[in-house]
Amino acid sequence: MTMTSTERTTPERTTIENVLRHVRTPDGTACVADLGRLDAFMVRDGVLHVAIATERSHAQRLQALLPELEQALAHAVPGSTGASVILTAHRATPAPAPAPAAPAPAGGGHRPLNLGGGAPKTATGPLPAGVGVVIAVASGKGGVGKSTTAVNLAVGLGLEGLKVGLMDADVHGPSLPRMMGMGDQPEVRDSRLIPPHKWGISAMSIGMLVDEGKAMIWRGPMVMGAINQLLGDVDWGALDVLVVDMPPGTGDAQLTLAQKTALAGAVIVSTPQDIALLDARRGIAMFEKMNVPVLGMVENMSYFCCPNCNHRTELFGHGGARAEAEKMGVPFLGEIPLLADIRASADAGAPIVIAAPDSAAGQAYRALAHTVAGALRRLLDKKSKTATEKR
Ligand SMILES: Nc1ncnc2c1ncn2[C@@H]1O[C@H](COP(=O)(O)OP(=O)(O)OP(=O)(O)O)[C@@H](O)[C@H]1O
Repeated sequence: MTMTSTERTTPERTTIENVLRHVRTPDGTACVADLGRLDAFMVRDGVLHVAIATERSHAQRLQALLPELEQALAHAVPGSTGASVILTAHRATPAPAPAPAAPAPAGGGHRPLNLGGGAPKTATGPLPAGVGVVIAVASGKGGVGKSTTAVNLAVGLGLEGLKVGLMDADVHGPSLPRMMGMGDQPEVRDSRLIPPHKWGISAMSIGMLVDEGKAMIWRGPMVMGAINQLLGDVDWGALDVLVVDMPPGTGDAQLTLAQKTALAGAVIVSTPQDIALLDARRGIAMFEKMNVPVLGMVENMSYFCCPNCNHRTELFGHGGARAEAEKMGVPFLGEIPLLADIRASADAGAPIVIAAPDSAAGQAYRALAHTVAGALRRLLDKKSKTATEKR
């Protein structure tokens, strides 16, 4: 696999940029290079993946050129026999930022990560217009049930009476379309994506925009381009809360995303095993270093209840997350059982809070949503009081 970023000039970059200069609009007045800039590229499994950064005003014209561009790029660099191009549209002007905890850096630039102590350590970045607060659902490691929790929590918050959006930032494994049963492409209005509505909430995932397999292999700048697009180009409308399903882990993508989204809080999901808890601890430390309050920890796959005899088995041990939460001084938000119905309903596209609200699992997620809704209402109240005082 070859990969390059914006800064480095390589023979491949020069070749690709030449192709961008040759593919032109039907009226011949502009070429791709006039309308956008090569952001990143990589070759994997014989496919050249290219990200082009553009202004939103040019996105539609560029979109129309993509088939021709992909054809022209197919054999452009050694090892490629096909090409796939995505556009990462940037805002012409920064979005209005309704009072994040600290002002965004001048010029809307990238605030350097500050994790080593010293000066300001606050999650900043523009809050999507109309959104009250943004919270993250995160886990230190993959496969612990973070997305399942994010989906059931978001729909549960909707059932609590809040206006909710759910953004799937798990670019490498976007599972939201499947778990929410959403196959539709989002509507585009005035060059902005309108998130589809289902189960009482608005939801948006990179999985609705590109083939799931393609997103899985993106790295670095392409991932950030996709996330920027989800943050900047989606018209969420008026929301009390936007729940972000974070990518698993505590690497650069997570840090940058946490920093870009002006997070008001984070819910950490873990299974009870020591190894998952160790990663969860890293996740908590990451948010704390950025002054993002940890709303609490959820223990998923906490215990198994036999559907036939009701016998309870603690497959992975039990209570580890509660003990860890106590040790780290963060609230413990609840236990979710390991149940085949949770997976089955997620696979069928109807979260268990909808499919079986009165089941043990449905009740566990409703209790979680109730607790988080309480914390969010307090945050929203505080925010509106501060806004009133400022007037
Ligand atoms: N409590 C549960 N009981 C039974 N199955 C569960 C439970 N929680 C999650 N699962 C199942 O485990 C699998 C992984 O869950 P999920 O995709 O939510 O994890 P994740 O942490 O988001 O994973 P990734 O890091 O890969 O995105 C899915 O098939 C899901 O249906």
